[in-house]
Amino acid sequence: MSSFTCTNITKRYRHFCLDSISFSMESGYFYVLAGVNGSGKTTLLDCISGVSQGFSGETQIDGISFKASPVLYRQKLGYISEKCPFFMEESVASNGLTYGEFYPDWSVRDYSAYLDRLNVSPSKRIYELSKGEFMKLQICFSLAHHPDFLILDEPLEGFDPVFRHEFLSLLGELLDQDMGILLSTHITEDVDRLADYLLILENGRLVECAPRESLNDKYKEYTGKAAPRIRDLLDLEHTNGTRSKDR
Ligand SMILES: Nc1ncnc2c1ncn2[C@@H]1O[C@H](COP(=O)(O)OP(=O)(O)OP(=O)(O)O)[C@@H](O)[C@H]1O
Repeated sequence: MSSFTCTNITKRYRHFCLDSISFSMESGYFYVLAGVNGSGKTTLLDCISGVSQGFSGETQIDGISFKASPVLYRQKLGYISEKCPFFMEESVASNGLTYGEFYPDWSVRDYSAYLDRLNVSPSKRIYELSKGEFMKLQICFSLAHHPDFLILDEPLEGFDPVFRHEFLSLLGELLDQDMGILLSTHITEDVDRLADYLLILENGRLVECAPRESLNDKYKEYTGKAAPRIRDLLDLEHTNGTRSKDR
């Protein structure tokens, strides 16, 4: 089992502050990060994945700190986002070979198998990929280096409904293999039944971080209704400013 912790992650932009975010995750569980546009999901994921460096606070995986050992830290996680750097003019296959060298557990055989499974052509150049194919390529790349945690920023947007279904069953397999998954999304319906833990960001603050079941109970307490969807929980946070600010 692996564990991830982040403590007091703070990042300031001119008009926005990600405000001292702390939470922890364990491998084998599915964490869903939800929040309205501009609430800070990408900013948070960029910080904890080691893409963004100008932040304060601490992130660790199994005691390995990003700030002290960035290379080791990055080897333990896979990050899937719109911004991940690949050589645009190079093919999917050659990007894998180039970047794979940075990961001791990289397997070219697994990379090929995942590309095949997710139907991504190894010979296409990166700039030739659609948005959905680019996300799929990153999933293949990340899984081929066997991370302990997989972090995905809005992956569902680029996927058609058929692949979304297949993607969610792949996530189920990874959870069974004891990988920890943190996924941000607007398309909450797809992950409603799967989320073990729910994190809700509101204007740069983490207003919820709790097992999904306990939020069900809390929602029932506030509204009298049972079994909310994530969308309902988001609406509840968003419309109930007093309760959020009290935290
Ligand atoms: N490079 C930047 N410079 C200045 N402000 C930024 C920068 N990147 C993000 N922001 C601001 O930080 C805030 C949070 O943005 P972020 O992209 O993290 O939100 P989000 O929850 O991921 O939004 P969305 O759901 O629309 O993708 C926004 O107000 C945005 O304008």
